Amino acid sequence: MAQLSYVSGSVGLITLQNPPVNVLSAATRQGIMESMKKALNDPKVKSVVICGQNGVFCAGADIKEFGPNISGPSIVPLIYDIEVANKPVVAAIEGSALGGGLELALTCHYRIAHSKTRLGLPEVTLGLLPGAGGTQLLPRLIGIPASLELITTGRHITAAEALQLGLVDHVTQSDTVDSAVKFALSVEGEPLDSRRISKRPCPHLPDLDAVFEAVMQKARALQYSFFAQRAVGRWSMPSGASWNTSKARPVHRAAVLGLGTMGRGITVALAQAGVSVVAVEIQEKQLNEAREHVYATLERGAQQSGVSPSCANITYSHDIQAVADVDLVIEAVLEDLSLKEKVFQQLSAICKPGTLLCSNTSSLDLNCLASQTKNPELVVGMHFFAPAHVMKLLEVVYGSKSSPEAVATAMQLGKKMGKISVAVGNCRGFVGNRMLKPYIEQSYFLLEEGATPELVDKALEEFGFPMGVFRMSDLSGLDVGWRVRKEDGLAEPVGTSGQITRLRGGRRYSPLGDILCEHGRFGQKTGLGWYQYGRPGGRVAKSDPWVFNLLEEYRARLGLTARPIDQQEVLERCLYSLINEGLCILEEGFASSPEDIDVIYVFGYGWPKHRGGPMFYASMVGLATVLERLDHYYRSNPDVPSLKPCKLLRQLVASGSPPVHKWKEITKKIQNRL
Ligand SMILES: CCCCCCC/C=C/C(=O)SCCNC(=O)CCNC(=O)[C@H](O)C(C)(C)COP(=O)(O)OP(=O)(O)OC[C@H]1O[C@@H](n2cnc3c(N)ncnc32)[C@H](O)[C@@H]1OP(=O)(O)O
Repeated sequence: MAQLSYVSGSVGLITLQNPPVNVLSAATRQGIMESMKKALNDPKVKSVVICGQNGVFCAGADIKEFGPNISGPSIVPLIYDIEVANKPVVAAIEGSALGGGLELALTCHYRIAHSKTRLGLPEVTLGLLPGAGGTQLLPRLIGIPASLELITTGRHITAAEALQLGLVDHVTQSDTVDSAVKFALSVEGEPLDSRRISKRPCPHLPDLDAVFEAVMQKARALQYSFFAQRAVGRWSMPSGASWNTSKARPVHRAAVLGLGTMGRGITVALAQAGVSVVAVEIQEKQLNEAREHVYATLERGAQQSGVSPSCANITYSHDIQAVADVDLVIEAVLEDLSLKEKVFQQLSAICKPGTLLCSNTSSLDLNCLASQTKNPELVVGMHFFAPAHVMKLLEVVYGSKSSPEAVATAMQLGKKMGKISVAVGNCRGFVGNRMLKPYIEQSYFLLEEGATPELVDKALEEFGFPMGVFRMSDLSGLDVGWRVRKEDGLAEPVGTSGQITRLRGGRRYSPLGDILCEHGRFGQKTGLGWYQYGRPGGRVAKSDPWVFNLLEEYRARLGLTARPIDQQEVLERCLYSLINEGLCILEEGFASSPEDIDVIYVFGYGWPKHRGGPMFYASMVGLATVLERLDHYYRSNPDVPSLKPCKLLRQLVASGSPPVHKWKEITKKIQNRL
């Protein structure tokens, strides 16, 4: 389980041999202990290298051994013996160094890592603490704030980040063991005291309380998020109807209409939930492609979870009449109002009485669709997020005539599909996309004023979003928003006159996104967007000098002078305008609670979970601060209405900024007055 060999004359090489990931089983611990003893007692050995077999250092303690009767040597004295060794011990880390594996590396005097290694202390994800020295050694090596973050999140980090933090001494792209052996030879005979991490003083931080408070805030945000996920199930509508007064109908058979990307994902999610599906697509070619795609996705999913695929539940048809006897239809045709209206007329005529008619629209007015049917009370929105079989969020949208029973049925079906469903009102963009609008708008204004896509994205990614706004737009396709802006009469071609106007209907408007689209830059799908991707469909974003030139020319034409913009301003303008829109939504009653908004943002829009969601974050920052900053930005940008603090924000601040769970009382008062 651990083998000692001799290399380069004086190096004792201890190789952990417990495939596949060299966990520290009793036999492995015994093996390390005996090999260390042998190496330290052998006068020919002047240094030791510890590595793992098959390109993996060590995935930590053997989780299967956890229990009341752990046998074999304890890990703590074992790692102590390594640290006090009087010959340099070098860890040659590749693959993974996790949990006890990283703790083993921390007791070595030097750490050499391959560039592709992942390191971390994931014990928290198993309900444990890094009990083999991690909590003591890591802060002494990389400081308290970074250690707290790694220990409390269990996050795996790359070798590059480990090097930056000082967790490893050197990163190599070549053979790790060779590099470690060479390194060991170079430090033979050198004093080791300074290399023993446990002997170092624990760093003193003047603001230790603030550091711990920040960690506690994260914990509070995660706990809030836990309860918020459950709270959204207790939905209510402005009419007073709610989850506990409305009964869902059973849905045994559902239809999906339109088998593009969304329709396919919804079909997969329904089949996986055990619902029998009629999948309808009028174009024969698209139908065949969809059938293969759905089959492959279900097969892959079944393999991963070790269950049999649910393909037998699905029948395919190119005839809309096939939906005649289903309990519920989810329409997922192109996002075009007149097309969807026609589809709803047809559905209303074809479906058996009582069939629920749902639309997967992300932006169109649900009431317009409902008005095309005989029974508008049976129409609701089921707004899935791509890929629909993966993304957890579902917005269930009620229109002015949707019945509580219809909402209850869609919510229940969402739950059955494993979604976190949130009931929201029918406003433009519903909750999620409506709040995205001012966020994206601000990011464009920041570019006009001197920022770059890189600067804006960096600020947002460091805040915790998996992708900044520009990388996200490139991924989802810039043409989608362009089409909507054209329909709204906002996007006007710049034309040969070169005339650019920044006002539309009295509000500031940035045509930058439209200009990119006019150049055929739709994002990843065309290989060019705010970044360049090498080829259509490419995924790796690289800075594009074309965009920098465009921004410079654009500013020059409009007489705008670029000024330095810092990350704080990016965050305040993008996030506070989004928060303000969320508060407007609450004020207008399109979301019934701040938890609804937070869950939508965490599960549908990549808002970092440890920051709770936009509403929770606002209360953490301080509502008075958010108000003051919005007031400040609105004063200098009076033509940007999304920066004007909404009534609810002012009211909340005037009421002493109560915690999120108390906002409802104030929201209700404002709604009653409206
Ligand atoms: C006895 C007293 C000791 C006290 C020590 C106290 C402090 C230490 C605590 C710990 O170390 S807790 C463990 C911390 N480590 C982890 O949580 C790592 C878990 N593993 C992974 O994240 C991944 O497996 C990996 C290492 C990143 C590799 O991923 P990959 O996708 O390549 O392979 P997998 O399919 O996930 O794993 C292969 C195989 O190995 C089994 N396995 C992985 N890790 C462990 C483990 N720590 N203990 C036991 N078994 C492990 C995994 O189940 C797979 O097995 P099979 O399913 O194929 O049988």
